[in-house]
This record gives sequence, C-alpha cells and structure tokens, in this order.
Amino acid sequence: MKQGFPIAAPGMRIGILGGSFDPAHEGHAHITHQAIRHFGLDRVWWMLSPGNPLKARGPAPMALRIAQARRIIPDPRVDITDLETRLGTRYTAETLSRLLPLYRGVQFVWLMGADNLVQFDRWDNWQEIMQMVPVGVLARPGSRLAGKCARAARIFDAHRLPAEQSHRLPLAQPPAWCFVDMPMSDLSSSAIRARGDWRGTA
Ligand SMILES: Nc1ncnc2c1ncn2[C@@H]1O[C@H](COP(=O)(O)OP(=O)(O)OP(=O)(O)O)[C@@H](O)[C@H]1O
Ligand SMILES: O=C(O)c1ccc[n+]([C@@H]2O[C@H](COP(=O)([O-])O)[C@@H](O)[C@H]2O)c1
Repeated sequence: MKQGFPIAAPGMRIGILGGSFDPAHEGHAHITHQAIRHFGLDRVWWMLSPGNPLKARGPAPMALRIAQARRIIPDPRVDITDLETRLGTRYTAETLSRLLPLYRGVQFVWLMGADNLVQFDRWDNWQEIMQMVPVGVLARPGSRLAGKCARAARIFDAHRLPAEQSHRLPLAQPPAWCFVDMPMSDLSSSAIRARGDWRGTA
C-alpha cells in the first residue's frame, strides 16, 4: 500500500466518515462509536476533505484539522486520513472509484449524518455511490425525518435495510442503506466556528 494510505486486510468491515472536520468535535466521535456498534465495524476512517464541493468556504489547513481530529478521537479503531488529498479527488464518487480497487475484499460502508442524506441527491454521481458501497446514515438533530423525506431515501426506499438488521449492512450487496436512530448529539463545527474558539479559522 502506498505511503499515507491506511492499512486494511480483506474481510475487514470499515466505515468511511468523510467530512470537513473543521473542526472535529465530540459529535463526530459519538456517531463513529454508534456506527461501530450498529454496523459491526472493525474500523472507521475519518477522511478529511480537501474541501466539500458544495461548501463555498474553504476549510482550515489540513494539518490543523488532522491534529484536532486526533485530539478528539484517540481510539485505535479510528484512522484519521487525508487520502482524498493524496488521491487528488474531492468528489466522493470519484474517491470511491479510485479507492475500492486499492482495497479489494474490504467491506466498506460510507457513513454520514442525516443532514447529508437530505442533500445527498445534489452530490456528483450520487446514485453511483449507492451502487458502489452500502451507506450507513446516523440520526442528527433537525434531520429526523430525513430517512422518510429525503429524495435519495425515497428513490432508494426498496433498498433500505431495517434498523434492526443494521449489523448486516457491511455485507449487503449495494445498493443498500440503513438509517439508525440513537441518542443524538447537537454539536456542530459551524457552532464551534461561530464561537470563535477554533484557531483554524484565524
Ligand atoms: N452531531 C452530529 N450528529 C450526526 N452527524 C454528524 C454530527 N456532526 C457531524 N456529523 C456528520 O459527520 C460528517 C462530517 O461532518 P462535518 O465535518 O461537516 O461536521 P459538521 O458539524 O456537520 O460541520 P458544519 O457545521 O460546518 O456543517 C457529516 O456526514 C455530518 O453529517
Ligand atoms: O461528491 C460530492 O459531490 C459531495 C458533495 C458534498 C459533500 N461530499 C462529501 O461529504 C462528506 C461530508 O462533507 P461535510 O462538509 O458535510 O463534512 C465529505 O466527504 C464531502 O467530500 C461530497
């Protein structure tokens, strides 16, 4: 494996939580632990985006965001990675199409908060993402109805795995997705930035 790419063995169940992490916060750690539990994951990769294509504002420098992410989740089951920067990609569909051939036999699950499910149908080639990997969605305050109302949820309704079967998600044949409800965290990076106590904004 190329330098800077996380190591993974065939058969491992790995969740990828893509995000701006500007900055990382306990809400990210919370959904990561919930995802490990509900989807029976061996590991989770926090994949720090070089810049969300739908966000006008660029994030803080990668090195600052990585350092903060490490402080927030010193869990040996979690890898913090800048592999989109290494691959030179920022669209998730392109990232996954480059990544999957490098990790044959690994059972990946794309993870996201329910707010991202709401706008998932605006992502580049989002239906291809659904065909490539199972998708695990974690409840988020304000997005409770996303599992029913989001356009992506409606289009892929027939491929939804009931929450009681969430453990099956990593081995499910895509398209497959699962929405898990759980005790929620109302933390957000934008609230932290608004408070002005994240030095990445300086
Ligand atoms: N409190 C939370 N509950 C559920 N999901 C979350 C929470 N915070 C972040 N996420 C999810 O984690 C992923 C990365 O989120 P991101 O780094 O953009 O943080 P954020 O708090 O949503 O940032 P911002 O407020 O700037 O939009 C996204 O899929 C997002 O939905
Ligand atoms: O591929 C896209 O078109 C696309 C559009 C919006 C967001 N994403 C990805 O969604 C993930 C969450 O982004 P964010 O900024 O909400 O943390 C991150 O990995 C982004 O690259 C991807």
